[in-house]
Amino acid sequence: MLVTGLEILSQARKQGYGVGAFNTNNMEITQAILEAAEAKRSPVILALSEGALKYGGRELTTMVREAARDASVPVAVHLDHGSSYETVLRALRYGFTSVMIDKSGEDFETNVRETRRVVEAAHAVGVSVEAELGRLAGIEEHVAVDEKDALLTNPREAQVFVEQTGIDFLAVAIGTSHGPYKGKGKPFIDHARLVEIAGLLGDDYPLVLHGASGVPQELVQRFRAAGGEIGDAHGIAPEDIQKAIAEGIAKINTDTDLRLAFATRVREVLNAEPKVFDPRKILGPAREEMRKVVEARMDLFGSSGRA
Ligand SMILES: O=C(CO)COP(=O)(O)O
Ligand SMILES: O=C[C@H](O)COP(=O)(O)O
Ligand SMILES: [Zn+2]
Ligand SMILES: [Zn+2]
Repeated sequence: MLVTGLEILSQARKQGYGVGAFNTNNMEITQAILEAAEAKRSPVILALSEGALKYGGRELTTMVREAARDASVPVAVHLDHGSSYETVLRALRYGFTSVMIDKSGEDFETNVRETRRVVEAAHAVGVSVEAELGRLAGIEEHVAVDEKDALLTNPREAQVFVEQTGIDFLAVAIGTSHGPYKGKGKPFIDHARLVEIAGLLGDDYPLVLHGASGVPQELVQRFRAAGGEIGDAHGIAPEDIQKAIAEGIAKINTDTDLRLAFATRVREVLNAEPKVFDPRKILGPAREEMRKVVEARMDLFGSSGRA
């Protein structure tokens, strides 16, 4: 069933578990996510970036929304990193139930002003809003304190930002970053900062963690073994994810892990079966591989069995 982002996340925050927001770009990814959610009886968020809207167009958004509506578990259809008011309006017209406006690259006042405008439009039609404060930069342990302060979310600013904009959930920068390279070795996650932000915003306020993929080493190795090229890839440790959930994170964004599972399995199938050219025999196994990744994430986040 199609629900708002806030319906899913306020319950998650209150009950102390996390819900995955998984990026989708096509039918197989969408099915992998929803099949996992049904199998695990978990609420889930289907995230579409501007890149996804450009790639898949109206056909993609229609398919995703219909699939979400037909699901037997709560599903929100969410705009990921919307960069403008215009994109948000497009998402509202497409029937999204949650939107993100990301003006974190602008100065604080501009971020507040632009985010506020989106909140007015989205709330008028009952759609939840996420915005971001701080820079999503991979942080290593040895980075100096003032350098960290310049990049990561300032707790006091976070409080003012939420009050002035009226957003429903806030994406925080605490050391994670997008993609498969999240800092050498173990990425530094600023748990103390997260605790402070959550303390100021209150026990019920849902926070969002971007760049949260685990980048499973087993998949990285299989990708390489199948001829893929990837550097020193690292993700966020499962312990850090669970700790962050206990500290106030309710929405956990994952894209890289799905891309890695997809590309690995496609490579393996094509390598093992040079005679195959039926798209279903190539993409079907990739869908299975992604489903397993999503199911493992749902268990890790504690959302399994909550729907
Ligand atoms: O934050 C994300 C999407 O908004 C995805 O993060 P990953 O690159 O870690 O999967
Ligand atoms: O945060 C970014 C997501 O991984 C989506 O990436 P994309 O903009 O390439 O679709
Ligand atoms: Zn390494
Ligand atoms: Zn993101």
